[in-house]
Amino acid sequence: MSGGADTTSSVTVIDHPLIEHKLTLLRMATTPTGEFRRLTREISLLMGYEVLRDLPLQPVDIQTPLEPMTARQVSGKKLCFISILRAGNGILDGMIDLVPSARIGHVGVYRDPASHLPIEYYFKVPDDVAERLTIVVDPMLATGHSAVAAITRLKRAGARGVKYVCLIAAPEGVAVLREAHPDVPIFTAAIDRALDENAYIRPGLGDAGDRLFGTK
Ligand SMILES: O=P(O)(O)OC[C@H]1O[C@H](OP(=O)(O)OP(=O)(O)O)[C@H](O)[C@@H]1O
Ligand SMILES: O=c1cc[nH]c(=O)[nH]1
Ligand SMILES: [Mg+2]
Repeated sequence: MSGGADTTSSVTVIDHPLIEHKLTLLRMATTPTGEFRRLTREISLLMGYEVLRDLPLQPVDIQTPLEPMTARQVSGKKLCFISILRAGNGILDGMIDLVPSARIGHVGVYRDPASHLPIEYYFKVPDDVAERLTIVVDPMLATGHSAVAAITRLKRAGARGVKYVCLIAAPEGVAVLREAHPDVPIFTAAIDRALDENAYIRPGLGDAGDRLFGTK
């Protein structure tokens, strides 16, 4: 893929050299928790720049030191970030750095270790989610079932303009998400080789939640 973003389908691999460099550090087994969190936030910020490229602007009358003008600014009221807990919170931090006034929602989903199927345990999103551009964030798209379940639930709550952002995707997860929600563009920093027998992404980075929060 050449520089910038390849948008030939609804899957965009954001392949900027800084993102790839930081992702390499993130993948390393020796990267400690604090550094892992910091890198996740930095990568998210860089990815957000591309993901939010078509964010609507609204006019605002301002005064420069020399004269009045009508400039344009982002309205945080039009945007909603949804974190798929827990690991999504690592990406959320970077996105909030970019748009501090955005509204935030949380969908709690974890993978059952045996079946790998998603179990929902929490759901709280802005009442007016239907009127917002909704950016769903989660570092890992493995089987794709967590993302599909979260987005299905969001649509049931009214969400319409949904985008999905992850750091690493498995080809299997991309296929499952595209099949279930063809209207949802996927943004990722990398598409890895495949899933292993435990439905972990290979080569991947391990368990994103455990590495972000130091729980193992
Ligand atoms: O595509 P899938 O096969 O559904 O797997 C991806 C999910 O697995 C991880 O969450 P996990 O279940 O480990 O929960 P956690 O964030 O609380 O650690 C990850 O953050 C995704 O939500
Ligand atoms: O590789 C994987 C797959 C699911 N969840 C993770 O955190 N990592
Ligand atoms: Mg986990």
